[in-house]
Amino acid sequence: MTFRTLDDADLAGKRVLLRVDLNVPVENGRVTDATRIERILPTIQEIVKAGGKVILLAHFGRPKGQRSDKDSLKPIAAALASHLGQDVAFADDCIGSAAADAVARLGDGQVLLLENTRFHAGEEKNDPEFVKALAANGDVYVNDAFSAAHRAHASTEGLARVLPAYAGRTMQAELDALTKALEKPVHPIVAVVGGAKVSSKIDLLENLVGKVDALIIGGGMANTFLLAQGLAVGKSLAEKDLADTALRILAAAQKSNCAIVLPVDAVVAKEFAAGAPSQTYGVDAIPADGMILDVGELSIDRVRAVIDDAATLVWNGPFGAFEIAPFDRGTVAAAQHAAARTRAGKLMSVAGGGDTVAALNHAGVADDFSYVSTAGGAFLEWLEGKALPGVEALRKA
Ligand SMILES: Nc1ncnc2c1ncn2[C@@H]1O[C@H](COP(=O)(O)OP(=O)(O)OP(=O)(O)O)[C@@H](O)[C@H]1O
Ligand SMILES: O=C(O)[C@H](O)COP(=O)(O)O
Repeated sequence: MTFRTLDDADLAGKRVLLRVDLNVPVENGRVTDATRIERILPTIQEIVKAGGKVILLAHFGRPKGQRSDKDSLKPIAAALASHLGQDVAFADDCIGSAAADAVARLGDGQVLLLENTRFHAGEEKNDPEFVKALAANGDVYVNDAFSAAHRAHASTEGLARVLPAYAGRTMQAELDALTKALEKPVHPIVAVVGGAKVSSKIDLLENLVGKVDALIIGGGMANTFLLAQGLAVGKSLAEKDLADTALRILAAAQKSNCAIVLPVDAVVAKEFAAGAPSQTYGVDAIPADGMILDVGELSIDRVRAVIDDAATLVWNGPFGAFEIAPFDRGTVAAAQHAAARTRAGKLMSVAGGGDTVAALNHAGVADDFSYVSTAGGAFLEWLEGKALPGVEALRKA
């Protein structure tokens, strides 16, 4: 590990500014998915046990420097306390006297959550004055928010430049899994890239074809590739104007000896609706009034075979409109196959992305993958080969 971790930190009696990602889904004041909360518990508990004072910094939503009740972290403090089994104090500002007073009241081994860092414009600007104001409440800085590490903000990057800085355990686990998967992978390495649109994942596809042995393209984005190859895709989601981009990616893949796996058959319906009548067609025979909503059985078999040959799998994006049955079949079948290979010790599998994690949960196999990242944008940027500012700031000199 080339990053400073908690193993290198002296925590006893220290005020530890711990950056976490509490940007969790909330409906009617209740947290509906606590995965991100659960992931940060080990780091909090380790600092508590070491006798540090835990001062949590986090953002919530995108309030753009404006204070609002809607984006307050206050309800999250209660949710965190119940998962932690320990009181979590709350201060209604992350800088100034409200924060300083709450920190002064904090005993060793106690936990405090400071209000949304994005209530201050200085957060997203990584303003040195704001960094200084945050740093005033800490002796050391720990970053456990990999999923926010693609942002060069005061609490994700700036603080690491002014305080002794360490990766928390979740950050460490993410870096470890992603390094194994893409930087020092065991070949053959296979990537699955699915989801809605090529336009949101061009950089990702371009980076992957240079690194992986096979790239399986699924979801709506496969349609654009089919279209680029001269096939008709009816009313399917596809980006005509990206045909040249798709062809460029195919050419780059050929040059790098990366096999591109596209669907050979597809499940087609006339409307995007649960239970819509559907039929499977070869990709050279998609009806003009039809919409491709999933991959067909032959394609699923090919995907299984490619996964069988892999030692490493990285996955972002579903194979079809998995939220509506029966168009979840391809995604569920591929996920279950990858999970079974992983359980058998034959595959190292890493998945990430908001919808991807939802799809793996839907398939009932999220716990069977070697690692499931809670990151959306940060996971994609890592796969794109971009340096993440929050991670770079933690590297050992
Ligand atoms: N053939 C298709 N036609 C239309 N939509 C599709 C098709 N295949 C997949 N999708 C949609 O793509 C969406 C997921 O794509 P997205 O690229 O957002 O995935 P992700 O990267 O895992 O998620 P996130 O962007 O939240 O991190 C799903 O809502 C799914 O319904
Ligand atoms: O939810 C996320 O992916 C992270 O918390 C980052 O949030 P952001 O996209 O608003 O920076």
